[in-house]
Amino acid sequence: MRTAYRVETVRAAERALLDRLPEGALMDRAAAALAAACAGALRARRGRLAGARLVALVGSGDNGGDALLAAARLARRGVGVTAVLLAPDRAHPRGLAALRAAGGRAWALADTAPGALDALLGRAGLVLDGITGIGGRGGLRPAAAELAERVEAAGVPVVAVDLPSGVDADSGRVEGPVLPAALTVAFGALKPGLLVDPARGHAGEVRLVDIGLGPLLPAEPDVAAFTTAEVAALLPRPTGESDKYRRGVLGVAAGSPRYPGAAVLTVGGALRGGVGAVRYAGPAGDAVIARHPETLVSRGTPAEAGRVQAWAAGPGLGDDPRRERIVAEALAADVPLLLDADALAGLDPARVRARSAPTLLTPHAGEAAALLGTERERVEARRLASVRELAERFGATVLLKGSTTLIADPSGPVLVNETGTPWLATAGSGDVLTGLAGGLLAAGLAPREAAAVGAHLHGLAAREAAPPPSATTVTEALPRVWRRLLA
Ligand SMILES: NC(=O)C1=CN([C@@H]2O[C@H](COP(=O)(O)OP(=O)(O)OC[C@H]3O[C@@H](n4cnc5c(N)ncnc54)[C@H](O)[C@@H]3O)[C@@H](O)[C@H]2O)[C@@H](O)CC1
Ligand SMILES: Nc1ncnc2c1ncn2[C@@H]1O[C@H](COP(=O)(O)OP(=O)(O)O)[C@@H](O)[C@H]1O
Ligand SMILES: [K+]
Repeated sequence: MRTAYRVETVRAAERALLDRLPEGALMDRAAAALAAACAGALRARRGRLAGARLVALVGSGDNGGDALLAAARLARRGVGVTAVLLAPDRAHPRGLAALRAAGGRAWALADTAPGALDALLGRAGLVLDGITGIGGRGGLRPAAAELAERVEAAGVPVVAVDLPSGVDADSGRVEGPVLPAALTVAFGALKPGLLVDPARGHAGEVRLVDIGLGPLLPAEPDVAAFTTAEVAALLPRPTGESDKYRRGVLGVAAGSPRYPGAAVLTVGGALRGGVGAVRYAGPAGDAVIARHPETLVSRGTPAEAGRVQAWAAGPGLGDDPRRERIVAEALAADVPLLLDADALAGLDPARVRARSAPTLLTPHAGEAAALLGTERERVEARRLASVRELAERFGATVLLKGSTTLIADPSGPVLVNETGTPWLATAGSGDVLTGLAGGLLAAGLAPREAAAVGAHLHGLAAREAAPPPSATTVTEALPRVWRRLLA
């Protein structure tokens, strides 16, 4: 598991560690790792360190202290270092002294003419962003925001200290300008904002540095991500005792005369979800059979279909007059249920909470906003809070789709999928995910695992499908992903 912890938790662990270490030792560990990362980036650009130029942006907290101490180490190795101090009287005293002793220069931002700053940035091979870390509050203040904009305009690669300045560590929210990084060197633990958009999109490559915090962090993180090896271990595998019913049968209620393709895509995903069979119930049976002849099709509604181990309902139901009946029957079934797309419209939390078997909801941001009675933009700006709120309100597992896919249960860590790609923003790819995660539910995975494994495989398949992928080629790539993971 990759794990991330909230600021409050990181700070508590840091306090416990600080008590056990000599003064300054923790920051020195952080600065040593940061200097090594910067040295690597500078060498990659110009082959050698001596003569390279680095500009360190230094805020008034310990994030700036890390930047100064790392810059001092680089100055000792022949790098030409200039620190730009946002608040000279509050710059980290030991860091500033170390930089000066190593021959580095320190400029007060307020005393630096814009032209001189631009010239400095124009000569720099790298910028070290130590404006704010986990102590940053709200959007960057005006002087810091203007500095961030100038650095971005100069086009110099940025290494962020702990977090890109301007992002909210706990929520991944971004208000106003941010200094985007090519590399973020995070200390001790990832923070949720490094895994969740929009903040994640500004962090570049994220490198976690061990400063000894691990044993002092609680066992349960706030946000976690399955690795591919963990996903592989969760994949359902048939055994000698298996038959098609024991492997799990998924019922699919999707598609309508207007949207038969949604039925085809959902069944296509389901057939790659590790099930023994897929039962399709609805009006698009002919289209389904034409593409997937192994499907058991019927024209009725869920209550009229045969026995299944799970239902997936919603994609492409459109304005089918039977939509409400289909959703009501799926909700009444005593098996795990995935609801997506048109099955989410007007969904009553009480009906979901009253179910005897688990429920998995898979909204995109627009559907999540409708369920929460808010705007899509608000959901996209606060993904973590939104997915947690939905899970709590519905007493269900919720997978929130989009640039970062998140999975929440009413309690416990939120799972984030790290395999996603914007190439998935293509019509029908959500239908494939519904079938895939539904199939994993029918095969016996708990909703949280079915959702996380489904999203992981879906992202890998999109990366594997010939660019640009379509929902169909994502489906076709899934067996190759399974094969690699089962090997
Ligand atoms: N606490 C520890 O033991 C360790 C902390 N480390 C570093 O310390 C950082 C946290 O340090 P601090 O708690 O001092 O906090 P920060 O340095 O992240 O930020 C606090 C400072 O930034 C200013 N600030 C806050 N919001 C701002 C905004 N929106 N615009 C402009 N300025 C703003 C504040 O006035 C304050 O002086 C971590 O991110 C990490 O880099 C590391 O050295 C590892 C060890
Ligand atoms: N910008 C993006 N980056 C990564 N994945 C995305 C992005 N936009 C959409 N996706 C993914 O694409 C899929 C789209 O699903 P959905 O919105 O239901 O579309 P549709 O209804 O057309 O199938 C989801 O898996 C979602 O997470
Ligand atoms: K920073």
